[in-house]
Amino acid sequence: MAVASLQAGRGCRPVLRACRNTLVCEPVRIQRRHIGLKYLAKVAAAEEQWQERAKNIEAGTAKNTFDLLEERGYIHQTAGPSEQIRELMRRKRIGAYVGIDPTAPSLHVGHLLPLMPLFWMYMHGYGAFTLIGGATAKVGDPTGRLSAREPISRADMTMNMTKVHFQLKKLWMNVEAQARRQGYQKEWAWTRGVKNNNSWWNAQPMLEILLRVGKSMRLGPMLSRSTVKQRLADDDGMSLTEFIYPIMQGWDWFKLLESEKVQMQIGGSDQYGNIIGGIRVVKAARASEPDPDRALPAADEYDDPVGFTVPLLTDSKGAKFGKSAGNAVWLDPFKTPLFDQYSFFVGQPDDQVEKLLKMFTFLPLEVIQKTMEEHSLDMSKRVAQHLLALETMTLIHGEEVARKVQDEHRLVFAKGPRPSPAEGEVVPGADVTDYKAVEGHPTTLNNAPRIDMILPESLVLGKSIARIIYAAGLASSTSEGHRLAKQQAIYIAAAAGQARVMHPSQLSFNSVKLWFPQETANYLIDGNVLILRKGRHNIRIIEMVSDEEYKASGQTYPGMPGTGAVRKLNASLKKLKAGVQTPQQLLKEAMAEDAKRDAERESDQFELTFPKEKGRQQRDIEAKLEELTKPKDGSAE
Ligand SMILES: Nc1ncnc2c1ncn2[C@@H]1O[C@H](COP(=O)(O)OP(=O)(O)OP(=O)(O)O)[C@@H](O)[C@H]1O
Ligand SMILES: N[C@@H](Cc1ccc(O)cc1)C(=O)O
Repeated sequence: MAVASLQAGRGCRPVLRACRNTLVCEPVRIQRRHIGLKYLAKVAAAEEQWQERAKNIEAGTAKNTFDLLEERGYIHQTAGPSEQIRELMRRKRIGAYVGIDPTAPSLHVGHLLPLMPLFWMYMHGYGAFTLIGGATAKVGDPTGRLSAREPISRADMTMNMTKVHFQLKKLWMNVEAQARRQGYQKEWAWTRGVKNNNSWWNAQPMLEILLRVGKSMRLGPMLSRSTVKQRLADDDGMSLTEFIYPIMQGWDWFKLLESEKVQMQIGGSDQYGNIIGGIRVVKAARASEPDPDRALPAADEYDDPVGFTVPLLTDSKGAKFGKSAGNAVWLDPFKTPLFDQYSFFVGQPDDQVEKLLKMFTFLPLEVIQKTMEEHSLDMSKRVAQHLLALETMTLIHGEEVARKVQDEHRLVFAKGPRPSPAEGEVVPGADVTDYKAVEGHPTTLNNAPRIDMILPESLVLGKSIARIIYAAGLASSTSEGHRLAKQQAIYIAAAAGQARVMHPSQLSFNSVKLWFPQETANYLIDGNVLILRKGRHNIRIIEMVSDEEYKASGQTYPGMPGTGAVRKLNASLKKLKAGVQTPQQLLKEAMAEDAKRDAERESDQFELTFPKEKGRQQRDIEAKLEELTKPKDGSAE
């Protein structure tokens, strides 16, 4: 067969069908491009390998990934008979997805629960996708809610999406590291991705969905959902948009099935109804494809969409950890300090820790069992909890940060449990949020500087773009900012009206030019958010606040008038003389300040270079201290 001439145009992707063992064109919506023989050979080899694996599972010499997920406690309820899902996972290299609505600026620990089985599936060769619900978040999932969600401004939504996008990227990067650590060899066919449903919803004619799925969606089952019944009984009722939210979620699934063969959806147990509803939507959409070239008929039950829910992670009172309940443990260290995140895991009760080790870590079950044996010898040492905390923090923030927090924790608790701090007391270790790149190491997503910041209106609207670039930490000086702008090496997200798709990978970015200060205002999203980018991942989300608000925040930015080194030095010396701070504290502060400035001097692609010599402020302070502490008679100590 002249496979080399096959084109992967709209509606054709060559795939070896598992059950029939023939090369067929599966309809997908991808760019027209030539498919080389090499690519086809790789597809065929991957499929052959999968079938080999399927045989081994059948013969009992390899493990079915469904069993692994069950053993680790991820399967709460299945949508579809569990035997069918098990068999499907044996036969086909299906794709799976977890969707998260960016209704907050960070993921939280509860989100890790449905993500963990997805990560495991990736490590076993399945397609794994995390979906940011940029469009669905605008409607708001009504599941389990007594009232509609508060609308989110466009600026907040953009910020949330950008932050969640980078958190997911970071998680995926750490999953790769964990897979390597656990001895999994990455293969060509492993597929993963971060998607945003904005990309189809912003271009989706309503009529198409109404015609394709609206007709088959029966009102009876939709009205019988407990959330709907409850809300309809209430005075406020329920809006049409909220009512059709499950259809939106189902349509997402269909889009992912079309493009990525995503046959499985995973969610928390509150998502069961949406997953069941989604199966109906996918089937209806598939059955109503008007273009015969793209039709995806279900050949047998192994082509049907399936799903499962994970148990809910609850607090000691049984409430779901999440945004709405207000008890979330955020993954963003600026919302929940790293120390507190670590403490959250260390604080888990003894009777839960084994279960949590299985669910939140990639440690083999034998290692968990051994740890539990050691733990039971002296529970007060909390061996299992510390392992849980270290492993989870490694997944979230990378090994280096995780070890650093563990050390801080040990240090603080070395003398017994920490007493509750008095009001205003600064507790060592409790503010371990400001993790930065370490000397000699490149900056990665795990230690990249904080991406969101505030800057005052007088700067954003009144000063040159070069100064804004410097203030945002994307250049080491205004003149470097000027040079970068001249070279068009800095990008700015397009503002309302210009950007149709608000998604980090699809935000419409223009290169910054040396424009007049008043032109910057054209790029403000919702009148107060500016997004700048240098290189591919080095992003700053800048919220413009009034000058008063900025002053009240106590923050400063590079290049801020009146924050020069001499002024700071004098202020420090004043504190020293007044006995408010010790020389050691001042020196530590100065070193931190220098390190911070160094970390801001990033090059294009997360490549930071660290000067070996001491920073200017540190040198100045040291010189002054030496002068002040020098014995007056000149004798040596
Ligand atoms: N505590 C939790 N335990 C298990 N899964 C969770 C938990 N919190 C969220 N999830 C799951 O994560 C996915 C995304 O959840 P979502 O974005 O709705 O977060 P949320 O914090 O539950 O939001 P909200 O409280 O506003 O409903 C869903 O599948 C949801 O069920
Ligand atoms: N409805 C889900 C999020 C989600 C959004 C879109 C999807 O396609 C899937 C899931 C929740 O609120 O938790």
